[in-house]
Amino acid sequence: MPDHTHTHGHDGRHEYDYVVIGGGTAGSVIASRLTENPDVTVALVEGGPSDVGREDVLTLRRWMGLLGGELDYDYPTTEQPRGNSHIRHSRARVLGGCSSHNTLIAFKPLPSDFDEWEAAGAKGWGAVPMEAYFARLKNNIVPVDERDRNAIARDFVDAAQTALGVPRIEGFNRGPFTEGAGFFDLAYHPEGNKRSSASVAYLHPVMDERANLTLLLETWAYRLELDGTRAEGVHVRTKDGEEILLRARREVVLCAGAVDSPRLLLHSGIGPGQDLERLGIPVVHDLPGVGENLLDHPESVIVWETEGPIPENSAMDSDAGLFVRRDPEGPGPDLMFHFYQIPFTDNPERLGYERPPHGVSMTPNIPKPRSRGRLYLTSADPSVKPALDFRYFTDEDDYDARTLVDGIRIAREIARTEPLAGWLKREVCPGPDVTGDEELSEYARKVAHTVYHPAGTCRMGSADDRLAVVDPELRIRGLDGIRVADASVFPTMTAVNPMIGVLMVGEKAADLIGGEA
Ligand SMILES: Cc1cc2nc3c(=O)[nH]c(=O)nc-3n(C[C@H](O)[C@H](O)[C@H](O)COP(=O)(O)OP(=O)(O)OC[C@H]3O[C@@H](n4cnc5c(N)ncnc54)[C@H](O)[C@@H]3O)c2cc1C
Repeated sequence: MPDHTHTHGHDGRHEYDYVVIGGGTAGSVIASRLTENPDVTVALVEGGPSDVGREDVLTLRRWMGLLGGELDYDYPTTEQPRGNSHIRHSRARVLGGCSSHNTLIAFKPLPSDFDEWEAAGAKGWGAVPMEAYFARLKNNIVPVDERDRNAIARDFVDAAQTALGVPRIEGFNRGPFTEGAGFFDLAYHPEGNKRSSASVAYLHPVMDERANLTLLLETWAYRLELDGTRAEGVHVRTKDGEEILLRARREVVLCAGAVDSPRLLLHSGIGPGQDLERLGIPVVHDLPGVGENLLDHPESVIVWETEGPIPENSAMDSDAGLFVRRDPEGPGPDLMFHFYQIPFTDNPERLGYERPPHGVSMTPNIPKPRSRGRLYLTSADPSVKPALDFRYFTDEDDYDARTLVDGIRIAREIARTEPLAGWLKREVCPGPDVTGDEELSEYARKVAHTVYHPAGTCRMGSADDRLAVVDPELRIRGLDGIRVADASVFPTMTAVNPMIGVLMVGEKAADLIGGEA
């Protein structure tokens, strides 16, 4: 691979047309698309190393081995009085970002998700215009391959269908759905179980060839450079500790994800003025919404011991799932389950439960959670991790907690139904004696985990929305020459897993930027 890391402008300055901060899920798409035009130069700043040749990253089924390791920023949450304070938010530090260590479950957001964005002020982001961006995606999105379909996961799908009367879905992206059970679509190459991440699909084919694309790996962006209201570039620290200013002739595109995009803005003096002043950070632009609207998909877990070991084959150990619509008037599903072919007891163990030698789990989650959290700084030192207060289970009507209680009850119905029932020896946690609403809620919240979907912290919205951070063209309100494009711009949470939505944000951002240029 040629060394891309020391390309300077012809006058010796580090100057490019575009500086993209974060070579993750959205950033990979944008850098790749912008450099299709050979006259455009792009610097892509990525905090982590390349994923090229790294089997630990590129092999999908090894995803769990990456959690908490050297490629994980591993963000803690603040104390969660109503939930689980021990959750660690994994965020990838490697080219491709979270698409290089996630499970690559691939759902086009539902029409109701995009229409909700449009209604929330994201003009032009409705389901109909967004369709074109799904069609453009370069990732290999395919249903879980036959060889990876584990017998117990097949039986889960059958049992869910029988117990609940929901349809079986073969190809969740073929059309909109409100309920159904089936194997997921994944962004992977079944042959060899290889990822089709944002970096594999968008950067690997071009990164050695495009002279106009400069990759700065293991390079950390710590402060934006502004001249008045115009973003001029970004200050970065390279792997060797060198501090340089990368200048953007046209635009800075911030793609550091739902945690690190607001974090960088706050450290650059862009955010709620009073908070910044309190920390001694000079306020450059008072923008109260930065870090607000922290969204996630919380989930709980119910675990069974199986009669014996289950077959080995799988794409990534959570290949099938279920969507339920409890509210028949609702626009889409309001309860989702992943089915794990492993006993996922990490959180229950803290309450004294034991991990069975072999088992399975169902993880009910809340597609449209109502609790809203907040990300904020606790120090002016850019190396201190920001505080993530998800305020899990704090919504007024207790909708979020009730959803998980419903989830546990529905999971038990499925477990009682053949052909799944015959596999299961006993319910390990919460255990068959835990049946009342209060007890179930307490259990569900204390073992709650995250589906790892933080979003919304630089939300897109209309001009009269005080807490909107970017406009529908993704430009930071009140500034020039800078956009945000990643999961942080989601106005609301998608009912489905968000990665494809993030890739589509990347495609649309490239379109908006290219169109303007
Ligand atoms: C374990 C796990 C499993 C998941 N499973 C799924 C799934 O199956 N399906 C699904 O739809 N979604 C899944 N998700 C969520 C999905 O992966 C994310 O929502 C999505 O990838 C986020 O994309 P992004 O572009 O916003 O951020 P990221 O992909 O996180 O990209 C941000 C990039 O910016 C870099 N960066 C950050 N700050 C700086 C800085 N200051 N300087 C330089 N570089 C910086 C990071 O290194 C990273 O590469 C999962 C997430 C995790 C963590």
